[in-house]
Amino acid sequence: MKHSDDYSNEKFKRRAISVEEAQKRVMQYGKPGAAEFVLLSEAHGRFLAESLHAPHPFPHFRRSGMDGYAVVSADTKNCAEDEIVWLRVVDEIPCGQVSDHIIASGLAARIMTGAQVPEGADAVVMLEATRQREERGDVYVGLKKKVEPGNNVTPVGYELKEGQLLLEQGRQLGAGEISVLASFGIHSVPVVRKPRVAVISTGSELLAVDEPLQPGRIRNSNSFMLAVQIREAGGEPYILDSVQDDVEAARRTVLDALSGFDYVVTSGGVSVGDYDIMGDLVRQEGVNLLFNKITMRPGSVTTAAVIDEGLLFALSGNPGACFVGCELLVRPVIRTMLGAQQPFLPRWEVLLGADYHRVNNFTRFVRARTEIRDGRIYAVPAAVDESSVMISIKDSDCLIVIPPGTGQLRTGDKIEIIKLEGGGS
Ligand SMILES: Nc1nc2c(c(=O)[nH]1)N[C@H]1C(S)=C(S)[C@@H](COP(=O)(O)OP(=O)(O)OC[C@H]3O[C@@H](n4cnc5c(N)ncnc54)[C@H](O)[C@@H]3O)O[C@H]1N2
Ligand code: MOO
Ligand SMILES: [Mg+2]
Repeated sequence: MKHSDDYSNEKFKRRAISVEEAQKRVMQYGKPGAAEFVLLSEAHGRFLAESLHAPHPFPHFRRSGMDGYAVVSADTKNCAEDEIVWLRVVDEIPCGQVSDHIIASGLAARIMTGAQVPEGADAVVMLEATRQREERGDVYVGLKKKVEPGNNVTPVGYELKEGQLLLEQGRQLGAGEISVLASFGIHSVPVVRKPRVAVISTGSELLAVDEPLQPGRIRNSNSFMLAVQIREAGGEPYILDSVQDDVEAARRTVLDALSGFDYVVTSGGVSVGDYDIMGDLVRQEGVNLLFNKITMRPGSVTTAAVIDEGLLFALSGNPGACFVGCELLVRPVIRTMLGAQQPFLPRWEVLLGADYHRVNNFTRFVRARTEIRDGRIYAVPAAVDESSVMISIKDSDCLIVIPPGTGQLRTGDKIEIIKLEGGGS
């Protein structure tokens, strides 16, 4: 095989930019997505497309907080252990029913938790604090303790007044938000359409996951890993067939995908090897290369380009670098398109859980696991975290950010982590 190893050519000369600059460049393409309506039962995890306001107060009636008796609190002002006040019980109010009695002085209504407190009553006394007696067909309730106005009565609008902000645009819908929507009868929910993201692995060595091993070949794990990361970010991943290390075949597949999906994410072939076809592809005519080198490890060769107005993320094939590239670059673009209030993963200041010696001239994102020791959060770096290592990704719930030029770090040193969101156990 003949090589023209001119290391001064474009393939080898790459201008490295910072992670922040790379994020800025790709996020320009995270245009807000269109809205669509989904059923409440399908809304979990989606992002709200518009702010919603309370169509009515909540609760919308005065609600009993106890099983007991609705009373006029003033009637109880002289109550004492040896001074039982007896009130005549005029109604029994189960949940969901409204009494047509007005509770005047001297009267009470038996009432259940969650039922509407009848007019005239301004307090509820719990069942356990009362005694009952019957006299000539009438039922009386006896009270020994003074109650204050409002006791065990939840006022109208206690949780939310009519017109108050329920949920703001860009909010991701979890259990609490879904409960709010249900309570206010919002059964068809305006959410942002999920970005559709094509995932394409490149590499002639790749086997499908159901193929038996062959010498020198490996199964394609990146496509499946990326699909999960994209789904966790809020996107809809589509795993397309892997492509061989053939630049024309890759170009056709990528162009086709760019026309049918919001974003295309590839893995592999971005370094300087003879078969690193994605590196070649983004140097072709008509491609607006956003960057092909970032001052970070892993993933220094992470590349992004715009082709026919479509955004291509060409991530490194090394699983560790592929993972980090997706979290740091693909995720915030997906989240921006979803209108998320915070497109970036949270950064925490924590303590280092073990000595760390590796020094680098690029920012290093070290896979790590958080744990609590004596009430403080530590991040313990993975024992093996080379870019080529796949196995420790599953054991990590954060990335320790080590700025360039940092010397030896010791257990207990203050460090910054990026908290990852997904994960298994
Ligand atoms: N001479 C140099 N060699 C390398 C450099 C360099 O600067 N100069 N950079 C190294 C770094 S850093 C990285 S990271 C890798 C980047 O590699 P590529 O993005 O070109 O990826 P590939 O060559 O296609 O594959 C690398 C590695 O990953 C495995 N792989 C690829 N796809 C998958 C997949 N879908 N699932 C699982 N594993 C996958 C592949 O088999 C290779 O082992 O380059 C270094 N070299
Ligand atoms: O791009 Mo490589 O992952 O820096 O090690
Ligand atoms: Mg390569």
